Amino acid sequence: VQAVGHIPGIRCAFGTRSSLGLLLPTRLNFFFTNIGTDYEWERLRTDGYERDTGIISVVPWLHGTPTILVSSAGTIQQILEHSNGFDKTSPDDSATSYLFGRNLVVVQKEEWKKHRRVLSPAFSNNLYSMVWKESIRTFRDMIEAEEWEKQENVVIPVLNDLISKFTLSIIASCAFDFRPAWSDSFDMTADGMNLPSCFKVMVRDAQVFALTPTWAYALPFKLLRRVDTASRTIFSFMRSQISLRREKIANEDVAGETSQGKHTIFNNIIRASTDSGKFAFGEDEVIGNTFIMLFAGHETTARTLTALLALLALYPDEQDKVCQEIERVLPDRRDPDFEDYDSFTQIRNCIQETMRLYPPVTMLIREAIQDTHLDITSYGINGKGQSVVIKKGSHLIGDIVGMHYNPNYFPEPEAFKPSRWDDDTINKDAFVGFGQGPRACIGRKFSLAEATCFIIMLLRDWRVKIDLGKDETPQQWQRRVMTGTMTGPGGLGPISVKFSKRTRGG
Ligand code: HEM
Repeated sequence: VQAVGHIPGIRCAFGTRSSLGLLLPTRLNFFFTNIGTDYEWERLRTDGYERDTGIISVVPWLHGTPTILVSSAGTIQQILEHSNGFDKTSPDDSATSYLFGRNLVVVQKEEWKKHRRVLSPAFSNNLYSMVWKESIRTFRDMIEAEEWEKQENVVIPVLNDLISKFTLSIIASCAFDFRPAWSDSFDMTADGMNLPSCFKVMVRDAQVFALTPTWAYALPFKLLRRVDTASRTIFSFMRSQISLRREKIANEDVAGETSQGKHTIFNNIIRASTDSGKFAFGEDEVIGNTFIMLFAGHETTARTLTALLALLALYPDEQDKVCQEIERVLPDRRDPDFEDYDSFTQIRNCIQETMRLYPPVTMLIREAIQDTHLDITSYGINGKGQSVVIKKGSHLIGDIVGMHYNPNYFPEPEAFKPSRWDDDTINKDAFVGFGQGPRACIGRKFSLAEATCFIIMLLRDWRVKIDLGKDETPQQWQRRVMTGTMTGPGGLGPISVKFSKRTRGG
């Protein structure tokens, strides 16, 4: 309790990231074992949030690390900006670095600077323009392969799968120059599982994947075996792509061609492995970063697009506004250019509002790397601002769900209201869907360009609808199908939709 500055909160047997605790049910009779992976959502749906303080502690008495959960904008900002006091938790405890290798998302301090320096030159307007073009090309390929043009109505039984395949294609082509035809379905992978289904396992069990420490993979649990098999298949796919790219770069160099100057994500990763000096990547880092770009670069965008289409189907007035914007910016119904991106403010508001309601990443996890003062000013314990000392080694979790549903920041937090983002008085810092501070998302613009372009291409020609259950209201459907929690298929769906061909103004 002292380690978390005596901040009041929950006392249970296991800590928030204790895998022993997560393997047990959250409650055994009246015995509170651990808070569980869906704590934020459950709390929100049952008691409402701890809005008076915006901060609580979770202190385990049997196993785990004392942790504080923060859902106050001012306090989260301090944690995310204060890189001398708080950093990511040790990469040695991370399943991504155990299964695949050290990568930009998990590394700390100087090591992080090296990874960021290698990768960030690739995130430029050249890349976003390529994302835009590839989104149009892949969309057309999809329409043709799925034979949508011949139909007036298209039923998609599991929208989540269609969108994940789309976003995986985009990251594969834009980051890795790997362009399978839509009809190929990435079937070329080993071990009887194709790439999208392996990623599906990793996504469905993302919380396990993120929270399980390395040693636990030796335990005889089916769930961990499944994650292990999926990760091995992805691993062999990446290995083959890496050796192909190495050959290509070597041949281009021999032929005196110019890929050296070409900052693409994959080129930068591979080139760092042939460099010497302090910015060189080891093999472990090549694999780790290849994986994290494939994984973080597609699933988060897929979740956002899936939720957005479901919300636009549930709120037809909002869908109308998006269609009107598309007609206004593209009166001749031409394909959009990347230069048009800034004109689609309605679509961007819709994306932001979707990410507020269904944030693909729900926790921003940090560790106190030394005893550090934390000012709890925004609400303050007992209504007063106050400073507490967080002891070295304690964990801090920026609780994105708690922030995004806090009515002090977002009035009527459960409502889908894209227009709130036009209001200049809103506290925009309370939106942390892409993180904040030096470790904020490097792929933000990548995913916004991709999602915007996909929505324009789709809603220019199609209207999206969902089938409600018998006597079900749209809000009841939303609560039933879009729980947001990590259990089930990632808290969204499976979502079944119907696309109907649009006439102009329809
Ligand atoms: C809607 C889509 C996306 C969401 C919601 C999202 C969310 C986030 C969040 C919340 C963080 C900060 C994590 C933290 O502070 O602990 C982050 C970091 C990161 N994201 Fe994204 N992301 C998205 C798309 C992408 C894409 C498309 C890529 C790559 C192409 C990507 C790559 C990364 C990387 C590498 C980091 C670590 C950055 C660093 O630590 O320097 N993300 N993302």
